Order: sequence, then structure tokens, then C-alpha cells
Amino acid sequence: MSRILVLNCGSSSVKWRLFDGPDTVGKGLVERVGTGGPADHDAALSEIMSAADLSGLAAVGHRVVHGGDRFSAPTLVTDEVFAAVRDLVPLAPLHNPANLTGIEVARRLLPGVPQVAIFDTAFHRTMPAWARAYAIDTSVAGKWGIQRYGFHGTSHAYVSRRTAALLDRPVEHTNVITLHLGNGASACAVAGGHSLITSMGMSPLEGLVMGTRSGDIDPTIIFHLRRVGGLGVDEIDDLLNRRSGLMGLAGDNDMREIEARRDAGDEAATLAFDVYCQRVKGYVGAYAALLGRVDAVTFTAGVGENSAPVREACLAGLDPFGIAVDPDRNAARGGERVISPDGARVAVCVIPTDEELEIATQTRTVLATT
Ligand SMILES: Nc1ncnc2c1ncn2[C@@H]1O[C@H](COP(=O)(O)OP(=O)(O)O)[C@@H](O)[C@H]1O
Ligand SMILES: CC(=O)OP(=O)(O)O
Ligand SMILES: [Mg+2]
Repeated sequence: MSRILVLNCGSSSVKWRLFDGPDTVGKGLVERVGTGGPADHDAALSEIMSAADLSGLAAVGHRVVHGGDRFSAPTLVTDEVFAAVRDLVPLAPLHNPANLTGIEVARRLLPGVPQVAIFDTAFHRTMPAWARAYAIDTSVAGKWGIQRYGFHGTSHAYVSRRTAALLDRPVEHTNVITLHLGNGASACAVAGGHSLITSMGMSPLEGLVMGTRSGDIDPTIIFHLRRVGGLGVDEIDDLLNRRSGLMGLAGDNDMREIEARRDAGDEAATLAFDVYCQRVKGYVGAYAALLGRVDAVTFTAGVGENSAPVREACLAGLDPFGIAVDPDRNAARGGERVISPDGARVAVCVIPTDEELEIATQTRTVLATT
């Protein structure tokens, strides 16, 4: 059976996994990278690739965050595809550079091994026109390619499918609100297995509060900082992408630290926690309205899988919507699980995401057709 290496370069971590057929034969995680720029990612990757036994590889599958208008399926990386991903860097400044570094390092160390790109945006290409459009002049939007794309698609697709399986329901008749809460964070309303709408937009900056990203803000803030505050456009970009979110509100992007400080009575950490969780709750309400019927709400990724206090706060007070969390089930640890009380109208689930498995599976489909 063929061996596949998967590289998932996120904004704060590099995850890698080596598959031999369906089995995982090696894996690792390098955390807290990215603060020192792409050099960080290059070093982490070179370390990984020298530590693992990469003989007999059939392919390397790469997570690529922004695929723009062009990519809606897993794609063999050619020079031309590489250039197209590079052209999208301005729309995913924390991610596409790291993804390109991953491809470059893999090409350098594994010459002749096919490289396959799996795009975060692909799952959301089914979003209806009203979910993709921003309400601005359509001629301006058309000229500059301004539209909503959505991200974390590999994760939203995987956990919504696993949610249906856990609940023993057919995917095509299951509506799930998936909450991917990692360093980057996004919500998705998945209707019958398809993305209906998601909180990230043209770039991974829109929507929920994140580790270092603001999520939704009034665009006037940008004009004001430019015109009145005298900040440059690049400074504002840096502020909103790298120095906002939990980091901006409390000086730390790691939810573990925010929780520890909140427990100790720290006001900034308490405010950061509240802004973060109330934003999630607002999206859950909005997406319940858009879906009409909600069968499940599923938490995933670093914060969603591990933080009982965040899960509790995000859904507190939603009993009138049939959404509730059982405190003991929420506090227990484990793999795929239901944390709502028995008989609740909406199942609340925790599903560990597995972007790497999904990427390996999709990489094999490309190999099978080329
Ligand atoms: N036990 C925990 N409690 C709260 N947050 C946690 C815990 N473990 C991990 N996290 C959070 O998960 C984040 C990383 O999530 P992850 O999905 O791996 O990120 P990414 O893929 O975006 O780099 C960390 O920044 C940290 O805040
Ligand atoms: C798209 C995105 O924000 O990814 P990550 O959560 O890995 O930073
Ligand atoms: Mg991630």
C-alpha cells in the first residue's frame, strides 16, 4: 500500500502525519510557529522531514488555505498551480505563505514525489449566491474578485459527516452547525452535507474572534485608523490579523492562558473570553435561523475539542432553542461524543477534527486519476 505524507501548516502550528495505507505510521505537531514569519515554518518542516522515514512515498498532500475562484477539488501541484496559490497570498497572508513554504521544502527534499494541494475553500464552493455576495456595487465586486469564500472546509466537511455518523443519521438529512475553534476559528451551517454559509469570508479574517484576528468589525474602524489615526494600510492589516482577537484584548492568543488568568480574576482575560464566546453564540443563533432546523451543534479544533468552559459559555442560555450542554458530559474527556442531555432536541457534539486523514484520502483520489 502506498505511503502518503500530509503537511498541515496552520497559522500557529505545523501538523504532519505519515500514512501507510490506512494506518498512521508517524505523526507530529510543532506548536507556536508563525510568529517569526515563514522562516519559522521552513525550520519546523525541515526538522520534521529529517526526523521521519520518508522512503517509498507515493505523494505529499498539502493543506492549502486559499484556493480562490479557481480550485474546487484536490489538485496536483505544478509550477502554474504554485504561482496561482502565490497570487492568493494577499487574501490569506497568515496561511498561503506557510502552505507554499511546505510545498517548496517538500519539493526540495523529495524530488520527483507528486505534491497535491487540498484547499480549505473547496467545501464552501456550494454556498448559494446570497452567502457568497457582499452587499456592495456588483461591478466593483466583479472587477476585483470581491466575494465570500470561506475556510476550514476540510474540517467542516469531516466533522459534519462524523456528526451524522455518531448520531446514526443519513448525512443528507442532517443539519449541523460546526464550530471550528482553533487558533483560527469559523462557524459553518452545513445543510444535508453541504456548506450553506460560513463565518469566514473573502479572507480568514471575517467572523469569529480568533487567537490573533479580530473577526467581524465595522469597516469604518479601518478608515478611521487611516484618516484620523494616520496608520498605514500594512499596519492596519498587521493589527487586525496578528495583534487582535484574544491577543489584542488580553495580550495572549492561547485560550489555555486566557482561561487560567480568568480563573485568577484577570479583567482583560475575562473580557476576551466573553467577547469570544458571545460572538460564537450569536453565530449559532443566526445559523439556526438560516438552517430552519438544527439537528446538531458540533465543536472541534484546539479550543472546541479541549475547552469545557468555552463550550459551556458559547451555548449558555440557548435552552429555548433546544440547545443545552450537560455539565458532567461536557467536563468528561474523550473522542467523538455527545455532550447534550438525553432527549435534547438538538445534539451537542465534540468531534476531534482530522484534516490530515481527510487530506490523505483526497490525495489518493488525485493519484488514482492521474
Ligand atoms: N486544553 C485546552 N484548553 C483551551 N484551549 C486549548 C487547549 N488545548 C489547545 N487549546 C487551544 O487550541 C489552539 C490551537 O488550536 P489548533 O486547532 O491546533 O490551531 P491551528 O490549527 O489553527 O494552528 C491553541 O492556541 C490553544 O489556544
Ligand atoms: C483558515 C485558518 O484560519 O486556519 P488556521 O485555523 O489553521 O489558522
Ligand atoms: Mg487548524
